[in-house]
Amino acid sequence: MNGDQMPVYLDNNATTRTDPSVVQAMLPFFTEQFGNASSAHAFGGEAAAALKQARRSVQALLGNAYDHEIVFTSGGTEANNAAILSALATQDGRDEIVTTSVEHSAVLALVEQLATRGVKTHIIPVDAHGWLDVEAFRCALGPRTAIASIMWANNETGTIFPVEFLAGLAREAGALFHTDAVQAIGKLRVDLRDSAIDMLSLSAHKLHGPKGMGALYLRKGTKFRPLIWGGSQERRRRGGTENIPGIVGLGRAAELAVERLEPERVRIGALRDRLEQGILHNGECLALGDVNNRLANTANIAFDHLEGEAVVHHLNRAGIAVSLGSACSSGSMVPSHVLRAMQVPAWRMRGAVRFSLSRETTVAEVDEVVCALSDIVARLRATSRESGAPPSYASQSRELSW
Ligand SMILES: Cc1ncc(COP(=O)(O)O)c(C=O)c1O
Ligand code: FES
Repeated sequence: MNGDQMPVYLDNNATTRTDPSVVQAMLPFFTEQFGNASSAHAFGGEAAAALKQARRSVQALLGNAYDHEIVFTSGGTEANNAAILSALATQDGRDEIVTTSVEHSAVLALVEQLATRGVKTHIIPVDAHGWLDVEAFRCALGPRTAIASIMWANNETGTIFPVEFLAGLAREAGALFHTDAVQAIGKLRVDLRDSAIDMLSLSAHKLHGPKGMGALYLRKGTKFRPLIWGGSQERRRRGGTENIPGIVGLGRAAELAVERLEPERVRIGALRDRLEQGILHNGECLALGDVNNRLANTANIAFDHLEGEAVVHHLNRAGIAVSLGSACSSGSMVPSHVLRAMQVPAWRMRGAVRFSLSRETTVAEVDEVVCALSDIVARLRATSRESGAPPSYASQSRELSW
């Protein structure tokens, strides 16, 4: 990091900073109010009351769902697993899954695993903008479909899928509809009251809440088979003593999201556009995904002839945190399955970097990133040209002379 400069965090699709007021709300539940919500004494009563309050806050975030429609989980991954496995176990005579090629690994890895056990899976492709092939989705639905699981917004490109419409198609086919809304919740207004969505996954750490905490929305009347068997917590839908501090943290994060979503969406969108235009202004780069239909906080930019890894590395040295494609696959050097599904050519994919903003991002930070990046990109390009060698991470990650 440069001297006394404050770090800039633009990797909010990987995780967000826990809001200080969320931390404050959680703290007493580690100390004085440490009770088990199932206990009959006063300590238990306090925990049970906090649990109820947090559930109400999550309901409000989903457009006033009913309280028994929310099942607290250990995060988005567990909620996705619970939804899909439950549908396969409860939908009599239906044993097929429909999903997309750009889901998070929290869906795709499970679906791949199920495929090895003989479950028929239909993986719907996307086009070059990341837009779903709706006709292929419609055709894949049939009398054997147990569940369609389609993400609301993509973590790498921010592309938004028309889940309400797709849920309607699934319902017509008699299948359950689940959406991984981990990236959408807190960024898009969601109202499930008149929707055909049967199940929805959310994760607290993507909306300034704690990690290891999430929820599954389960429409009233939807048959459910638990993933985690144990005690009678969560109306017997998720065994195990409730993580009261985490649940309280999610509840507070949900309240903040409801308050701040609308004004922040506009402000963040303007900042993202300022960032993107500032970067694109230097030329030889391209914004990936459907730029007219994406989350307001996300920009995925491919730098021609550069290694994304090198750009991320040099930005990190300048105190700026961004990521290469998805945080899940960065480090593994495996090309992003999302960009591959969008048929982004391999040479372009190598230069892709994801910038994701949050309500904490400021104009000064965005301007600092644009400035640092134009320097880094110019120097990396000059180095590549001098060496005449094809770009590689090894050559581009060396010290740049400043
Ligand atoms: C779209 C999407 N789904 C699921 C997850 C997993 O959520 P969690 O980290 O809470 O398990 C993530 C985050 O990594 C995500 O971006
Ligand atoms: S964006 Fe999730 S850990 Fe990957």
